Amino acid sequence: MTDSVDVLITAERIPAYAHPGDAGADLHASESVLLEPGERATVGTGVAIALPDGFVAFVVPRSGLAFRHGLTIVNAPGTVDAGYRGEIKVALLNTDAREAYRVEEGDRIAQLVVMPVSRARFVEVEKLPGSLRGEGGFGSTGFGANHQGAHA
Ligand SMILES: O=c1ccn([C@H]2C[C@H](O)[C@@H](COP(=O)(O)OP(=O)(O)OP(=O)(O)O)O2)c(=O)[nH]1
Ligand SMILES: [Mg+2]
Repeated sequence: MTDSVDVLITAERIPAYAHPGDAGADLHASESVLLEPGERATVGTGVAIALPDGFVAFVVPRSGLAFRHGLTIVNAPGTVDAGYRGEIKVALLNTDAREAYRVEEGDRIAQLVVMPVSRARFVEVEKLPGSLRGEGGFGSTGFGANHQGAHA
């Protein structure tokens, strides 16, 4: 790892990176919750942080829980603002149509990715500068192996 940033924290369990080089530090559930098929619940982590100005933390799903159990985060990526001092919570959603999923206290339910972030100065203009993409979006380049756009 090249860079690190100090993040002040109060926590029942301090989030930890599983390996050197990992982008996400795992967040643990501070409570047990049963999620029925299709149900969502906001789950506590017992973690509160003070990010330095110019940083953001994203609460993102763990892929193992997603692949194996269909467990995701409704608002992924959840945005933790630098000024937020409350408990970080995870809005879990059980997307599985048949199986309930039980979160036990202490389980690693999500991961926290800390990143530098720019604040935009929104500069209002009459007309935006042109670009190759222009207004094309929402599948404008097609979905097959070949590029189907106007600039192919
Ligand atoms: O997954 C999340 C997302 C957000 N938050 C906390 C930190 C964040 O700083 C605050 C507000 O989040 P956001 O701005 O996404 O929600 P909002 O609906 O816009 O609320 P607000 O009006 O308080 O900004 O809630 C979490 O604990 N977990
Ligand atoms: Mg907000």
